[in-house]
Amino acid sequence: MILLTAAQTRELDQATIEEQNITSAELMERAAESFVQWFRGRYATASAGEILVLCGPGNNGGDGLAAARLLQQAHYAVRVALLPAEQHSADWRHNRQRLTAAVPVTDISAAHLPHIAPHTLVVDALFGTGLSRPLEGLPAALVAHLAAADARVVAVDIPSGLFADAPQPADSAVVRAEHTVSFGLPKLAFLLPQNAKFVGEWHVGDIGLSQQFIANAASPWHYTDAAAVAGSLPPRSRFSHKGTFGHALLLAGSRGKMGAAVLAAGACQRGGAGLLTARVPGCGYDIFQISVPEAMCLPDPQPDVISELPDLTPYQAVGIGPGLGQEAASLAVLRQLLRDSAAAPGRSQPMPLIIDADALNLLGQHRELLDLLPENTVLTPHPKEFERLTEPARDDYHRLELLRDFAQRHRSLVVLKGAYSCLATPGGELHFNSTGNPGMATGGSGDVLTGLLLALRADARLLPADAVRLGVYAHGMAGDLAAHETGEAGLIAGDIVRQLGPALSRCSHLI
Ligand SMILES: NC(=O)C1=CN([C@@H]2O[C@H](COP(=O)(O)OP(=O)(O)OC[C@H]3O[C@@H](n4cnc5c(N)ncnc54)[C@H](O)[C@@H]3O)[C@@H](O)[C@H]2O)[C@@H](O)CC1
Ligand SMILES: Nc1ncnc2c1ncn2[C@@H]1O[C@H](COP(=O)(O)OP(=O)(O)O)[C@@H](O)[C@H]1O
Ligand SMILES: [K+]
Repeated sequence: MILLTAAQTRELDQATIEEQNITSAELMERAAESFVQWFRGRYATASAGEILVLCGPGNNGGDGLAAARLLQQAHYAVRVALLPAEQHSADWRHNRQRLTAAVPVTDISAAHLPHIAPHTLVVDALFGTGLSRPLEGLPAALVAHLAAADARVVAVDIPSGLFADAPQPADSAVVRAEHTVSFGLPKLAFLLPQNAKFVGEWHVGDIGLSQQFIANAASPWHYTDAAAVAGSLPPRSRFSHKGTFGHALLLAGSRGKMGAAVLAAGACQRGGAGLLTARVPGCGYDIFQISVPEAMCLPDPQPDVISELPDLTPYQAVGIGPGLGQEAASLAVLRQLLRDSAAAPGRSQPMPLIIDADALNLLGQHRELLDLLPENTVLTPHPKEFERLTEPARDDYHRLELLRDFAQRHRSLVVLKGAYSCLATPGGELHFNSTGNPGMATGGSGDVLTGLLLALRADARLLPADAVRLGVYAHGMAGDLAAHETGEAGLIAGDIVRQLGPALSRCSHLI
């Protein structure tokens, strides 16, 4: 699924109106119906209390007026408060006229801010994607009044004051919603941590927007949903054998951090690798062999860290980093790996690499190594690791710019991990992941992702970016399946490993 700018969203509305030969008021009615359908599913009339709908002067306010009418018809107690304006949109005026006297309407002024009792349900229909500058004056005072009242806010389309696709000044007035009910497509702003306190939980209703416009729209932003990964894991042929799916090499672990190697190896096996060999420090040999009997093991001559790179000839992909440590000997291994991978003997393509955790930290300390990264190398930093590779970001939008720029400059596939993990491709696309949950914020979850990506990159049937997008999606889905069983607090990384099989199986059945 693609994500659009605010300007493209307006074009999409217009394209829908023309394509379907409907009026803009009819489209607004669909939006209001979709909002009210969600609202009715969430709040029973008996317990909702009197609902206050705050309406601005544009089409977002028009949505609010139409929603107020529909909520009243659905037997909710509703009142409306209008922000004063010199001009109103045509569809606003249309819906103002359709509002019957059964819904009380008041005008808002600085002297008459609406009374809001604590916990009142408030529908925020002040401003939507037409916001052209940060809120100030009366709208900003109203937002502060709303926050002070401790109301439960449901925002229509987007919390008022929040830009859909760009940062705003740090302390500008933005409504803090518990829920945001949007239309057609999610907005980029919903996916960024800095906006979570405004957006709350978000939902997207289908209002029949032009699929043709969406399919042809140009945007660097994508949202990886089930449809985006459908078909990217080909079925196994009846006559396949273990060589068909590639032989992966994992370099992971150090004294005290063998768990990272075990988790990554387990994930690589569950991810479908034909064969897996792990290079672990000498001290990890027994631990590894007992914990992952399916994998082969090449213990390093050093007891505590990995100090020598094995011959890469037998392998189709290499993963390095989980639990590696940052010793000089391991830095030398990383440097050798980058050199050998770029020009692997007898290969037309460079060796597929997955670089994570301490291997990323080593790259951050020795940035000259970034020039050695083979094309389509996968890097999986969390925000702190990414900062070590680049620079501190001013805000989440700036971080996305840095991410996009980094992936393009180094022709790499970079997964910035977290909620809505974002994959940046060498071509400049950003793919936000839809699966996963806060239960995955637990030590070892990232090691599991590395192992899974290693398996998928070793599988020559998958294109590099498709493999990573699928891996990130399936990892999040496995986390969701695990959380279903254990709850979020009780989830541990090994639970994600165990759910990778079911998650991949679901992905391969998607069409
Ligand atoms: N047919 C359509 O176009 C549809 C539009 N929809 C709704 O329409 C919304 C967009 O409507 P509009 O484009 O009218 O825009 P808005 O309703 O977001 O706001 C536009 C109005 O606010 C004023 N304004 C902008 N920034 C301001 C600020 N900082 N301080 C004070 N005033 C400010 C503008 O001058 C204009 O009068 C969407 O978010 C969605 O809720 C939905 O009904 C779906 C269909
Ligand atoms: N709130 C969240 N929602 C979705 N996924 C999350 C969330 N928190 C963490 N994750 C996922 O869990 C993994 C954590 O990786 P990482 O930070 O490297 O942890 P570790 O180093 O402990 O393994 C990432 O894939 C990340 O996307
Ligand atoms: K709004």
